[in-house]
Amino acid sequence: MHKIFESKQDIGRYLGDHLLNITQDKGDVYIALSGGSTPKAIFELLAKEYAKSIDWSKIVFFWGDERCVPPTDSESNFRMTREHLFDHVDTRAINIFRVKGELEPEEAAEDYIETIAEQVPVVNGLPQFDIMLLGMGDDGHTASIFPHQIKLWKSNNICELAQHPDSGQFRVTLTGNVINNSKQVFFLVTGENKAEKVDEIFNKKGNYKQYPAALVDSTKTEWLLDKAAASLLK
Ligand SMILES: O=C(O)[C@H](O)[C@@H](O)[C@H](O)[C@H](O)COP(=O)(O)O
Repeated sequence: MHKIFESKQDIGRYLGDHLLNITQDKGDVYIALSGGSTPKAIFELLAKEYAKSIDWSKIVFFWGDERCVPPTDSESNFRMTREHLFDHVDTRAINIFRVKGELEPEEAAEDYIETIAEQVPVVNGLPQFDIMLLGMGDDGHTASIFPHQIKLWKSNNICELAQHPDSGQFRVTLTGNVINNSKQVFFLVTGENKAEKVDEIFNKKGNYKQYPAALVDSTKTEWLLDKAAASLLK
């Protein structure tokens, strides 16, 4: 299922309303955030328009993937989230579980696996996030599972250590079993450069089988698109 929005801000409002409802309905809400640049404007909207209405202390924050860099690095998804969201809303610091990118990559992955296993409720034998936010690269990757390492999707581990295909940068990423065990997945995809992959995945054409983003369980996924990303859909 997909929805098409005028702007990232409208995507932010849609997500904000969902977070407002779910935090009113249940106890702690376990969320895995996406990284990259798309979430910035969405997190800013949440900070600006939902800081007071959402009980942020009820949300337990994780990331679907993280670059193996210190939390102060400009590449850090944690830093991006802190700057655009956490610094502006009343989260509970003890409810923020970042990948320790300052560790050696293997250690960071092991530490994050242990943290998720300790903190996230288990359903169907796997950690279950209430909400999974995902982005999609213009190569069809999601989280940090890239086409050249698509085999990582099927790993039995909670996380795997991946590498960016161009820079070789190490990243810790959730794997397909955990992503597809989420209660609700939202793909946040905007921009003209994503339109071709969106069209291929939605219409099961071209090389869609090579795209990790195409492996996300569509029965629990809503694609939140802007008009540019949806421009090739009929
Ligand atoms: O760590 C990351 O980079 C992300 O988690 C990654 O999966 C991202 O969502 C896509 O690459 C889209 O990135 P943009 O939003 O920058 O296009």
